[in-house]
Amino acid sequence: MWRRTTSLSPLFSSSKHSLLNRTRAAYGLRIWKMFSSEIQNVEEGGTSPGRTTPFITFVLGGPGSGKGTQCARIVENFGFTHLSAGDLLRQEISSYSENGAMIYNIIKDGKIVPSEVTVNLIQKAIQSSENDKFLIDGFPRSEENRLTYERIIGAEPSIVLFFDCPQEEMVKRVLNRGQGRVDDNENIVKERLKVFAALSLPVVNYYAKKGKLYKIDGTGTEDEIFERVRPIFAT
Ligand SMILES: Nc1ncnc2c1ncn2[C@@H]1O[C@H](COP(=O)(O)OP(=O)(O)O)[C@@H](O)[C@H]1O
Ligand SMILES: Nc1ccn([C@@H]2O[C@H](COP(=O)(O)OP(=O)(O)O)[C@@H](O)[C@H]2O)c(=O)n1
Ligand SMILES: [Mg+2]
Repeated sequence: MWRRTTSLSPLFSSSKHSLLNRTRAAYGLRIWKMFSSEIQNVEEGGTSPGRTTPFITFVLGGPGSGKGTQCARIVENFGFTHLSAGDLLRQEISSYSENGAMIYNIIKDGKIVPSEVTVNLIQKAIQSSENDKFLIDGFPRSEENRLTYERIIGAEPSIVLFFDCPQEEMVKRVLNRGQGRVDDNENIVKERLKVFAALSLPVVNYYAKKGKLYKIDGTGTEDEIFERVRPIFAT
């Protein structure tokens, strides 16, 4: 049911072109048209001419599964723009925006922020980027997140990565993260793991059924994990 990096589909493994180009070719202008018309509605000024079909990768996995770490490696090696939903929400808190206090209260309890708030932040970040390759990390974290993204932005992700990691390992990593995050403590990590199992795993299953999911073993060193990720993006 899962796609694995070791068993890329023949369509993907036989071509000399990168997955990025192959997927763009497969989805072609259809997605970009949907995507750009949504952006036009919001900007009222249209999209910049000459932009190509965006390649959107959702990056899923429990807290501490290594999403952010591997996204940094993908950015370095393949030129993606990394949009972490959690970072975008934390920026709202630290900039004392209108929704900052509400977001803080939800994050500190390990719950999920109302989808429209998160999707609007993602949409703004995509619009303000010149890039056409995005890693959207920690999103969608629920079916409601996913449906709201589809309603507001409209474009399907090209592929979805899922870092699969045992709970004990995720807990250990989160408690050693050392970034001073309000939600990186034993009680809240337990709550986040529950939220992940109840609300996020259904999203993982949804993309598995659609044939878009790459399940990656999230154990081992950062280098070992990246060598599992690399073939997904490399030529
Ligand atoms: N393979 C790994 N082995 C050990 N520690 C790791 C590994 N990958 C990431 N980490 C560390 O674990 C913590 C959580 O990683 P992070 O990338 O922030 O995960 P996520 O974004 O999924 O919550 C960070 O402190 C990171 O440096
Ligand atoms: N799509 C999202 C992503 C994050 N969040 C909130 O932000 C918190 C931190 O998300 P994160 O992606 O930075 O967390 P990690 O998985 O990286 O540990 C989550 O526990 C949620 O409270 C959310 O509500 N909706
Ligand atoms: Mg993260």
